[in-house]
Amino acid sequence: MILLSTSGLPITLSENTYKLSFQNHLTCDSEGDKTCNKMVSLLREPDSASETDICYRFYRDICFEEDRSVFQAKDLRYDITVIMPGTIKNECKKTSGHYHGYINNSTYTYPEVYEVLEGRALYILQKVMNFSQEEEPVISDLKAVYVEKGQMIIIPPFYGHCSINAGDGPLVFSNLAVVSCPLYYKPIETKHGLSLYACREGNGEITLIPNPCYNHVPEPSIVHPGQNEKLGIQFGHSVYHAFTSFPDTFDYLNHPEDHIDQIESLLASSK
Ligand SMILES: O=P(O)(O)OC[C@H]1O[C@](O)(CO)[C@@H](O)[C@@H]1O
Repeated sequence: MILLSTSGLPITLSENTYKLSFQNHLTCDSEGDKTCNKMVSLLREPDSASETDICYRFYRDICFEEDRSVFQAKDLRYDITVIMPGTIKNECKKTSGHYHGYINNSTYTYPEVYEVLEGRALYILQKVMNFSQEEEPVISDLKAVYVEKGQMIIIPPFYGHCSINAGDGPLVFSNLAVVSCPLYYKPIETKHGLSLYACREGNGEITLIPNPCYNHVPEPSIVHPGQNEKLGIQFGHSVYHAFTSFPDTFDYLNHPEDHIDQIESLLASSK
């Protein structure tokens, strides 16, 4: 058993099954999984997906009973996702990917916080302002963000995103997300995934391959995320505890308008 100490919570990961267990009255409201065959419409080589191989498991609405009212008051939820090690054919296992919908009475869509608890993540982020229209998506920015254990990122408004296991073992990450945020999957399914596929070469290196279903894929910037204490983004500090101790810090998840520059600048540091 591996204790997910980065989370600051009593959660262990089985080294055999990669399932999570919750201790000390920490509760998880629901859990589920997605097998590789359910990913067919999102893969570079769809014919290679198995019905029994799990691609990822998700655990939703994790909290201590005494913290539930804080999450409810802010309409936020803390979830954990475990992406299995390995590839489907040679594509790294990943989540489906989606866009977030518009915030009521706002010209922005919802952001979200991700925190890597174990392993190494690669997040593909593509900015598409016309995601909700049935027309060719126009990608105005493309980022490949490598996030290590203990680090976190904010998905800025308008960025379609998927999470990829870029490490050798399982990838475990948490998200702090707005419960009532609408999710758009269709525009990504129609294009057979986001605009970049992460594939393993024979030497183990990851190569980013453009998805030919998009008309124009901009050159991606390779990004290593930055920190901002005012946004509750401090590497090595648990997001769960940051939120439950200072819930107002994360008000930008429902009202990002005044924080866009700060949010975007966290993803500006390329190497
Ligand atoms: O919804 P997708 O794209 O399959 O991604 C899965 C993960 O994304 C989240 O919805 C967070 O955005 C997690 O709760 C979930 O496990």
